[in-house]
Amino acid sequence: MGKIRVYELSKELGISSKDLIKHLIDLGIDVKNHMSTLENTEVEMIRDLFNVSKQNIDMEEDGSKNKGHDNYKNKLNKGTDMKKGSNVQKAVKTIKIPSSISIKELSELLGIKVNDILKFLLSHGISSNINSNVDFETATMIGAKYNIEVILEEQQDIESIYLTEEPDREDQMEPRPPIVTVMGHVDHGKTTLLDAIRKTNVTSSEAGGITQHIGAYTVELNNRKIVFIDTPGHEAFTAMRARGAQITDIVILVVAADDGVMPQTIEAINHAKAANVPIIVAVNKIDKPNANAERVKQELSEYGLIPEEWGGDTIFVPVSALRKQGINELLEMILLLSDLLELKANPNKRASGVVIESRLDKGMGSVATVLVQSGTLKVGDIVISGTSFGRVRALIDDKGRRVKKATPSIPVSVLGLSEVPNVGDKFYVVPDEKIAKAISDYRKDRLRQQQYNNINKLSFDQLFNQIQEGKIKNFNIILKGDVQGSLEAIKQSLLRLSNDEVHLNIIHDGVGAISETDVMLASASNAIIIGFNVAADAKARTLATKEKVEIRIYRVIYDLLDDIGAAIKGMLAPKVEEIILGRAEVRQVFKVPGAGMIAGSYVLEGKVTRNAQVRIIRNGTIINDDRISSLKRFKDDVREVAQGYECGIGLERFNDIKVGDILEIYAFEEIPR
Ligand SMILES: Nc1nc2c(ncn2[C@@H]2O[C@H](COP(=O)(O)OP(=O)(O)OP(=O)(O)O)[C@@H](O)[C@H]2O)c(=O)[nH]1
Repeated sequence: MGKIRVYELSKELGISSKDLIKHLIDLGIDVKNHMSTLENTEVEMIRDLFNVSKQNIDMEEDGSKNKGHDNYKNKLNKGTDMKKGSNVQKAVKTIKIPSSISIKELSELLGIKVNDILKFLLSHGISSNINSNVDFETATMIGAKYNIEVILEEQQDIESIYLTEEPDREDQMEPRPPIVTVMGHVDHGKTTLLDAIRKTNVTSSEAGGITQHIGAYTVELNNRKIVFIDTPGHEAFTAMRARGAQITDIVILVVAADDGVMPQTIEAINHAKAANVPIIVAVNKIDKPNANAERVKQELSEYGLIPEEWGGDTIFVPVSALRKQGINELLEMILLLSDLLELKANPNKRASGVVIESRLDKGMGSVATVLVQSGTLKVGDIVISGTSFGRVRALIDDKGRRVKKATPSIPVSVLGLSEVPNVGDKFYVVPDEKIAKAISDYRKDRLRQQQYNNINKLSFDQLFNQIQEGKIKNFNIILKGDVQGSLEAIKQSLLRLSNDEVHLNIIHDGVGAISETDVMLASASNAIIIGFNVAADAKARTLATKEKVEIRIYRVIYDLLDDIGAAIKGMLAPKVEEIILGRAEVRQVFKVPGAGMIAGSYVLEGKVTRNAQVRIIRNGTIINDDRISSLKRFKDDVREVAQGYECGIGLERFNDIKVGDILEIYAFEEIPR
């Protein structure tokens, strides 16, 4: 008799291939998928095992004709019925378990010997060992046998248990320094201003300290601290926000008095507004003979930044970064505004905050600059950020000095983490290293899972669905166009599309190609990017894929308005849906001159068609996405190959195909709404 495949045996036993594979792995038999072949001895062993359960159950059920797994299921169901039935004995006790539990733990909770549980399971066709996990349903059945009620404990993951911050009481809150980001058009003097601030306000106690670039620095005025993020521009600001970290309290908008409002000035205003962060305007270069501060005020008022003397509430401070004039006035205004904002935090608890810069240092290992948002970070604390964790070996401040602790808003570099954490990730202090490691493991698993599921951000379709369900009231758009004229026309028409239920917001618009900054802003604001006669540059496209931001390019205004209008009205044009056509397994790889690598494959299910899309899956992970460029049966080109046949598949770009890879063939289909 020839070898038998997993799926064949699973049919014979009446259980799913998946369940059979689980049993086989429990038994220590190495199988990869439902196509794997089994040795005769292995097949006999499994058949035996299932006969045990079959006989047992047949006896109990008076010769019922059901086979293996059905009996198992029936038996399980019978267990439930017994429990629910009227003549059931009252449960002797109740235990709480998680959704999956090891047999060892279950035996302890139930007070039943491990061996008894294993026997019980085996009699139901489940081979297991002391470390195997059983699901909730199975645990309930085991409990039922011993008259013990098993209930599900509240679902709580390790993150929510350890990283949820309890709200602070008002009396625990203390004032904290403001965190400031400087933005503005290129060459308007951001860097010069940051330098001037840094140099003018070094306190005497700090003199002598060598300033270090750690991503942020602290200055003092009237014994009060102000923290500046020292990467100027809105890119860092928005990148941070895209990761869910909003750390900036106040934006300083630098506008050169001799140049006035320029495209990046507007961009910066939009970014700050999208983040709801108040702006102080620093009118720079007032030393220049052609400086015209009034013109700057005039121009900015068109963007809603109206100076106080004109009845508005925006603070304008004239400065010369080059000559270090007006710096103290600017700092005073920052303090004034932060008093109004009542910036506070509780310093007396375990610290949490955000990573603002990170690097790998040859000597020191992972170096991460963090801003403490609440609590106090101390040397010796156990920190977790993303999947990186460790004991804080040292804290270094912006003057290069080792410090013992960092209070709210204060930037410090942290030494001692296992990996380099991501900028924008939150960090938390946890009670001990075991917990940090467990959270890190949990996150690594989740990342792998997410990679596999390829979770999407809001796509146009999802957005549409959510609008329909009434979940979304705001439709955020970033609009880029080739010329100002058409941009204005589109903007006006788009804004007219808003209705009572859905409000359309153009959070940013501008002339020029779609850039990385646009994608970041879109990601941070859950917006969709619309390009009119402009494309996205390569970097922006890569980032958009990574951040799952949708970019839509139009060449005809009507099409653009039609689509958006339809989305808002809830009548979107045909929906494009992905359909899986089939799966093939690569059995052999050969090189064909002129045609590249050809994957000799066996069609496991469905069919393979020429020109279809294909995902290359290796060990359960999608490693690439490509298109079929050639499809052959022996020497002939064919249009499609059906299940059970072998074929040669050539791919358009991917060149690293390996034996054992699974090719998932799919296509897009238009589904009318
Ligand atoms: N006259 C005058 N020149 C200034 C002043 N502030 C900056 N500059 C000059 O303007 C130029 C640009 O200044 P930066 O500080 O590099 O401008 P930036 O906004 O940081 O520019 P990017 O980093 O390129 O975006 C430099 O040549 C500065 O010396 C000022 O107050 N007065």
